[in-house]
Amino acid sequence: MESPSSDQVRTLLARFFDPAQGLGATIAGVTIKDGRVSVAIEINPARAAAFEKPRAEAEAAIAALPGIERASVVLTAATAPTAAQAAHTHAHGHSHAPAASQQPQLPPKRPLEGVRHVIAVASGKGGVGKSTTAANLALALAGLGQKVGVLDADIYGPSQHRILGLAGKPELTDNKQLEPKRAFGLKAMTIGLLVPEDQAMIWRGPMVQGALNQLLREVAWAPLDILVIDMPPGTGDAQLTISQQAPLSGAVVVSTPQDLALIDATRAVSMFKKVAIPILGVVENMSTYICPNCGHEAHIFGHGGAHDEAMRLGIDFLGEIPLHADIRRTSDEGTPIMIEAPDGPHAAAYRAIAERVLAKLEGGAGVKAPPKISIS
Ligand SMILES: Nc1ncnc2c1ncn2[C@@H]1O[C@H](COP(=O)(O)OP(=O)(O)OP(=O)(O)O)[C@@H](O)[C@H]1O
Repeated sequence: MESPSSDQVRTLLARFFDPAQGLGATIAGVTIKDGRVSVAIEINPARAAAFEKPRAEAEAAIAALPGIERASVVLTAATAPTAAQAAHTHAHGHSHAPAASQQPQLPPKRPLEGVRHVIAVASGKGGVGKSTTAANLALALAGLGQKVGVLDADIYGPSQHRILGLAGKPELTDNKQLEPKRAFGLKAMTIGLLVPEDQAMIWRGPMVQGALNQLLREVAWAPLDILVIDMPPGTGDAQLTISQQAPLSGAVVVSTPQDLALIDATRAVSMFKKVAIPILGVVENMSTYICPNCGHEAHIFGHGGAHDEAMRLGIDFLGEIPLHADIRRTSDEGTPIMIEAPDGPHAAAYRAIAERVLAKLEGGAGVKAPPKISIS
C-alpha cells in the first residue's frame, strides 16, 4: 500500500499543533520511508509538558493512516525563536529568545531517575576506537560490580549493536518505555536497532536532538549505577545536545597518539569545559602496536602523545590501550575482548581505566584527590 505524502501528514499534524493557537510549535521535519513516519516538532521547551498530549495524539493519528506501519513524533527544543516566541517580546522591549549565542535552547537538565551516574565517552574525530573503548569500559565497570548501561548516541554511525552483538527490535515495557537489550550483563540501546541506517543519515538537527532525547529518557534504564554514552565523534550540534541534555557526571575523551587526533581531542576537551562538564580523563587508544605473532611492540602512531597532551591541559590520563588484532576482531565480531579474554593483558588495561573512572565518580567526578601532605 502506498504511504501518505508528507503534505498529508503535515495537514494532519496541523490539527494537533495549530500555529494559529500561538503556542509556538513548528513542524520541523517529516520523513516518510518504508511505511515509517518520523516527525520532529519544535517547541518552546518551557511548555514541553503541555505538548505531550498533542504529541501522543498526533502519533496515534499518523500511525492509523493507511500504509503506515509505525509513527514517531518527537518534541525538540526550538533552535531559534519561533514566530510565536518572537512575538512574545516583553513590553519593555526585550525578548527571552536566545541572545547572540547560536546554541540551541534546550530543556533544563533533569536527572535520569534511577541512574546514579551518566558518563560520556567522546572523541574529537571518528575512527579512534571510541565505541570499542566505551563497550569495554562499560564491561570493565560491570566487572567491578556496577550495574551498567550503554547508550549508543552515535546517530549517524551507530556501532554498539555490532560490538555488543545486539539484534532484534526492542520491546515496549508496560509503561510504554523501550526495554533495553541485554548484552553480557549490560543494558544497551542503540539507534542502530531502531531505524534503518540510511534513514538516520538524512535526519536534520532537530530530529537528531529528538531521537537522542528519546534514547535518554524513553528507555527503561533504571536501576543503573552508570550509564555510558557512546557519543558521536566530533564536537558538533549532536555532541552539544547530549552534553546539555544529559545529566553527565563527567566525560572520558579517547584519542590516538597522532598529532591530528590530539588536536581534535583537545577540541572535545574544550567543548566539555565550555558546558561545565568535568573531564574524567583521557584514554590513549592504539598506543602501541603489538604483533599478534611475535608480541613485538612498535609505536606506529607515536606513543604517549595523549598522555603528554592530557598533562598539558591539566587533565588526568586514565590509561592506554594497545593496537592489537584481537581487540579489533573481538569488537567487530560482537564479543568484546573484556568477555573473550577477561584474564588477558588488554582486559587488565581496560579494568585499570575503569577503576580510575569509578574512583573519580565515587569521589566526586572531576575532582582531583587532594595532594597528600607528608610530614617528616
Ligand atoms: N585498540 C584497538 N586495537 C585494534 N583495533 C581497534 C582498537 N580500538 C578500536 N579498534 C578498531 O578500530 C575500528 C574503529 O573503532 P571504533 O568503531 O571503536 O571507533 P570509533 O572511534 O567509535 O569510530 P566512529 O567514530 O567511526 O564510530 C574498529 O574496527 C575497531 O575494532
